[in-house]
Amino acid sequence: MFLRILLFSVTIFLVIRVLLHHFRRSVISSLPGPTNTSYLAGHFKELLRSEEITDAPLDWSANYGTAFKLHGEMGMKMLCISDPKAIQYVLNTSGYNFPKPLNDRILLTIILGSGILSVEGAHHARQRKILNPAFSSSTLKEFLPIFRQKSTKLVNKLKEEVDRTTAGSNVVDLVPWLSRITLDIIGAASADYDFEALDGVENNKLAQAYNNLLNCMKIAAEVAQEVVDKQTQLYLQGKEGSKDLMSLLAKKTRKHLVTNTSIVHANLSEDPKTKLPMSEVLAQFTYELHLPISAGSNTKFRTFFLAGRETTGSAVVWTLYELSKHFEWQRKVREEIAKTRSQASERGDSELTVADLDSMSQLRAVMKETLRLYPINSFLTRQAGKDDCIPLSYPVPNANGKMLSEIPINRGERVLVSFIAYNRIIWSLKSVWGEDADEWRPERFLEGNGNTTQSQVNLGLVANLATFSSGVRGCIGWRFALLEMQAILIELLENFEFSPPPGNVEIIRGSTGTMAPMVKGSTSGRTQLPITLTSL
Ligand code: HEM
Repeated sequence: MFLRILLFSVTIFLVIRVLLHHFRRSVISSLPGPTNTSYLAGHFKELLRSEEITDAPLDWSANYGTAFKLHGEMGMKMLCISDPKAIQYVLNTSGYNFPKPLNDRILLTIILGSGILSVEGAHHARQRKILNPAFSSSTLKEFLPIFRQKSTKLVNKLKEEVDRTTAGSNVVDLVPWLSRITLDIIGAASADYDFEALDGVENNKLAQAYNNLLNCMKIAAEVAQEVVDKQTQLYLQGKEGSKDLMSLLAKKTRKHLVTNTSIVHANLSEDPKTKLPMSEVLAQFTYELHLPISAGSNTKFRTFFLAGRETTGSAVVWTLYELSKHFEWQRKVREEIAKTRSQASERGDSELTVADLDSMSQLRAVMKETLRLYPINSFLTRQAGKDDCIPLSYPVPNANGKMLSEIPINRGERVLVSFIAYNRIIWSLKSVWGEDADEWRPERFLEGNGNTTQSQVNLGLVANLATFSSGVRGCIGWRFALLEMQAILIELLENFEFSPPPGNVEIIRGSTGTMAPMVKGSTSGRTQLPITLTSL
C-alpha cells in the first residue's frame, strides 16, 4: 500500500513538473520579433538555409532592439541577442550555465568524439586547461617558422599560376589555395604531419579523408532536422532521450555517408564494423589511413582541423577580397611590411619575430576590420541550463511597450547570439561602432587608442569583436589564427598586387557552415573568390 501511494505521489509530482515546464510563463514569448515564415525551420530558414548569409539579424535588431524573439525549429521560441551586456553574460559571466543545445552537442560528439567542442561544464574546463599551454604566446613563437615556410610555398605555387600567362597577371580562385595552406599548417603544427595539400590534394589520401570528414559534417547537419523532429517528440513526451537520439543520428548519418562518401564506403562495405557508432567508424577509417598520431589524440586533431582550418582560410580570403578593392590600404600595408623588415634587419634579424608582427598596426587594423564585417561563424546558439536572468545594455520593449532592462529566461529556452548584428550594432539611432559601421574602414581601429565601440562592455577576445566568440568557450585558437593570417598575408602582399577580376563579378557571403565567398549567380554552388594577381 505504502509503495502504491509513493508511486502515485511520484507520478503526480512528475506530471506536475512536466506540465509546469510546458506551461511556464515565458518572457521571451512576450517580446516582439519578426514573423515566422516556416513552422519547421523557423528563422533558421533565413539564418542557415539560404545560399547567402544576409544582414537579416541586423535589420531585425534595428526594428526590435538588441534582444528580441525569434523562432527556432517547430515553432520553438528563441531569444536573439546582439546586446553587449547580454552577450557578455551568456558567454562570459554565466557561460557554463548556457551550454550548447543538445542536438549541436550530439552532432559534434559524433563527428569529433568527446572533445573540447562537444563537452560541457567541468569536463570542458578540464580539457581547456590541458589545451591552453599549446596556445600560449611562447608556444606560438614556435609555429611562426611553419607559417612562414608554408606561405613561401604558397607564393611559389601562385607564381606558377600567374606565369601561365605572359601578361604578368592572372585571375586565380584563392579559396582552394587558402584551404590547402591552412590544412598543411594545421597538419604541421598539431601533428608534425605534412598533408602536402599545396602539392595537390589528390596526391594525399589522408588529406582526401579529411576533406571527406568535412562532407560528413555537412551530411550530418543535413539529417539534423530529422533528429530535431525526433527530439521535439521525445521532449513533448517528457523524455530527454539523448541516448535514443545518439543512435538515431548515428544510423541516419551512416546511411547518408555510405551512399555519399566513397572512402568511408570503401571502409564500411565489407566490414562487420558497420555496427560501430559513427565516431568510432570515423576514427577507424582515419586509423586505417595511417594517421600518424595516437588514437587518443585523434579527437584533438579532428577538432583543430574542423575549428581552425576553413575559419582561418576564409578570414584570409575575405581580407584579400577587401584589399583588392582598396588599393590605398594595400600600399599602406606594403609600406609597413617593408619598414618592419628593414628595422628587423638593422637589428640583425633575418626574419620577422612575433613582436614585429604584433607591432604592425596597419595590417592588424585591416585584419580586425575584416573579421568585424565577416564574422566567419555568423551566430552561435546556447540553451539555458537553469532559470536565469539576462541583463541588457540597451533596454528593449516587450509586446505591451513596457521597457525591460533584463530578460528572465527559463531553463531549456534557447539563446541565439548574433555576431553579425553585434559587430555592427546600431541602437536607438546611435551607432555603437561609429556611423559608418557598414563600411570596411580599418581606420576605426587606429583612431583614439583603438577604442572601437562606444559600448561600456568589454567582450570578445580581440578588439571587442565577437568573431572569436567570448568567455569560457571563446576560441582557444585566436592568437594562432591571427598570427597565421598575418604571416600568410605578409608573404602574399610582398609578392603580388591584388585587384578585382575583369567583368562584373559580384561576391556574396556564402552560407556553407562558415561564411565563405561565393560568386553571385554561379550555378556551381561552390565557394570561390576569383581575384587578379599581378606579380610585383
Ligand atoms: C579566423 C579564424 C577563427 C575564427 C573566426 C574562430 C572562431 C571560433 C568561434 C566563434 C568559436 C566558438 C564556437 C562555439 O562556442 O560554438 C571557436 C571555438 C574554438 N576554436 Fe576557433 N576560430 C578560428 C580559428 C581557430 C584556430 C586556428 C583553431 C585551432 C588551431 C581554433 C580552435 C578552436 C577551438 C578548439 C574551439 C573550441 C573552444 C572551446 O569550446 O573551449 N580556432 N572558434
